[in-house]
Amino acid sequence: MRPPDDHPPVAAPKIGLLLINLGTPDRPERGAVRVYLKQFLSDPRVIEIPRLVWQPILRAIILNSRPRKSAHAYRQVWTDQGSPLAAITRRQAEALAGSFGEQVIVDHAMRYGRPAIAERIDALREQGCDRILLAPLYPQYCAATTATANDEAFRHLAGLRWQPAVRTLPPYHDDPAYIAALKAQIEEDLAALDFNPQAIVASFHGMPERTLRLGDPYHCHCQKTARLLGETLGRELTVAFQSRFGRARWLGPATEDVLAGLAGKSVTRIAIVAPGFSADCLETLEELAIRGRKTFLDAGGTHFAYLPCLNDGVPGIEMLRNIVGRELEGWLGK
Ligand SMILES: C=CC1=C(C)c2cc3[nH]c(cc4nc(cc5[nH]c(cc1n2)c(C)c5CCC(=O)O)C(CCC(=O)O)=C4C)c(C)c3C=C
Ligand SMILES: [Fe+2]
Ligand SMILES: [Fe+2]
Repeated sequence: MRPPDDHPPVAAPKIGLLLINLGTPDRPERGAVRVYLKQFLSDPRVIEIPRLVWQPILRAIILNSRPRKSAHAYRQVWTDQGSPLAAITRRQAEALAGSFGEQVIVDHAMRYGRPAIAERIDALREQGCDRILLAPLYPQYCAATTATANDEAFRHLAGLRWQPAVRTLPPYHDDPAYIAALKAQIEEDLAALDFNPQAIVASFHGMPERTLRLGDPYHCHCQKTARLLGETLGRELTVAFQSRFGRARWLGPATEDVLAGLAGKSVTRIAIVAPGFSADCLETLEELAIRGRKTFLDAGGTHFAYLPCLNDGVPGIEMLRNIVGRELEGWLGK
């Protein structure tokens, strides 16, 4: 039977790969940072305080003071291509394009700000993707990052008549390909230094400590990454947690305390890495590379090196090809 003449066109089926990262303001200005922070800090996966209690605090206090301070920090790391996180995530998607043949369309989205997850899912659907792999680029699972990215995608899918089949990229904190990529990148960066660090600090984004007791595996994932990375590098890493927010107790030790403490113990030459961030961003370039350096040198350190994230470097892109390729198995060639 012939389809009716007004039947919508049916595109050849494709597979979508959607890289997802956290998101970043459009501009390093107070207004744009306020819009971004309002969306980010209104997410109940990020701030686990009852809405009725949190929203007045957010609107009356946080959004009146933090955007100015954060905009100043963003200005120090902003590039010609925009926010480092946005530029690097875009380049990661560009580097992966074509890696899995013509059948796979690679795109990227941000959980907060732009490009929005819903918009990019629609764009993939319009290009004929009836299968989509959602790939939140967080090696260590955390409800505040991995789960909320997937939630946002599923919320949008809930409104679609014709949903694509969907897979989500599992955490890869202990994946041999990830550990090997970190090792390759770190060894290359260490070899380029003009000093020999006595200690390597592995700094992960912090989380409220209660999330560990509530069953979030994030802390254990970070510890396992650091252990495996230390084993493969042949030297123990000093684990620390950065970016504390608010008054609650956070996972420790805090990176700034570790940096000052090492200098106080006559460790004068250090390197610091941030294995939990798949792309350099405000938290690595400003908090670690600028403020962390100052903390360490002010406390008596003499040599400090911030080693960049995997970003769109060869080891990082090879690793993404590897782990994404594995998740696409059974879909490719269909
Ligand atoms: C309670 C607040 C926050 C939690 C929980 C949190 C978890 C968390 N965040 C990342 C990764 C990133 N966070 C970034 C920025 C950022 N994070 C918070 C707060 C929490 N994060 C704020 C308020 C900000 C904005 C900047 C500021 O005002 O300080 C970024 C960088 C974004 C950028 O634009 O460059 C990343 C990346 C992880 C991995 C995580 C939990 C594991
Ligand atoms: Fe954060
Ligand atoms: Fe743990």
